[in-house]
Amino acid sequence: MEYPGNLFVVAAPSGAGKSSLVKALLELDSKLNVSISHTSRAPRGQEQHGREYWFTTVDEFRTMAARDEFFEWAEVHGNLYGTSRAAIEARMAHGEDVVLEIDFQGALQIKQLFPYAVLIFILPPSWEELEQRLTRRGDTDPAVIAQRMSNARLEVAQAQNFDFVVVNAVFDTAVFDLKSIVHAQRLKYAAQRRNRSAVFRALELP
Ligand SMILES: Nc1nc2c(ncn2[C@@H]2O[C@H](COP(=O)(O)OP(=O)(O)O)[C@@H](O)[C@H]2O)c(=O)[nH]1
Ligand SMILES: Nc1ncnc2c1ncn2[C@@H]1O[C@H](COP(=O)(O)OP(=O)(O)O)[C@@H](O)[C@H]1O
Repeated sequence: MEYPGNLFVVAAPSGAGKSSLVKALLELDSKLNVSISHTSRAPRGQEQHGREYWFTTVDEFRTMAARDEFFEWAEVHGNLYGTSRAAIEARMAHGEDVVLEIDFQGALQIKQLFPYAVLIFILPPSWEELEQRLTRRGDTDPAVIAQRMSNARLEVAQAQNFDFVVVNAVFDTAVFDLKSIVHAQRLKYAAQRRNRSAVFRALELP
């Protein structure tokens, strides 16, 4: 499948800083749109239906999956998560740039469907720092942290299947790295289409 516009997929082990980085990237780049996923997990804290996620029951999720309403879906940490066609298809058809913040299983499914998608994997600077970030964020139940740390080892092994790896040590440096990848991809896309005005738009030149 091919649409005009760029598709970026960001994955990371839980606690590496993916949500914070994507949020910062979106604030810097008004041309990027983030996809809102569906999930069967319960809302946490201040989360709102339609803002962080579309919250569904397991049955609703499975019905959508059976109707082929997802581009990809996966089970992560015991819950179901998916990118619905409705969430991104219209935007992609209009040539907008879309970011998916999903797990590695979903990222690999997206690469199969859209080979031009740019897959970015966020790494924490160390295992110790990952554990500290998970603890600081308030996932205080040691069993939950232990489960996420053991999943993290499996997830990090998938980094080799991604196009880029960004290490989130100093936050602003990692945001800059992400911004550079987005910028470079826009230039590459414009150059491939031999479209001078698209190159200028990507460079933000008059
Ligand atoms: N495959 C897939 N994974 C998703 C989707 N949405 C979120 N995820 C992933 O599900 C995992 C759990 O997300 P979440 O419940 O928000 O917990 P957090 O990672 O601790 O913030 C993360 O790895 C997300 O990237 C989706 O639509 N598809
Ligand atoms: N570069 C960084 N240095 C220190 N703390 C960070 C950094 N990036 C993110 N954090 C913190 O780590 C925690 C996990 O970040 P979050 O964005 O929720 O991760 P994820 O979405 O990958 O699960 C949050 O408390 C966040 O403020």
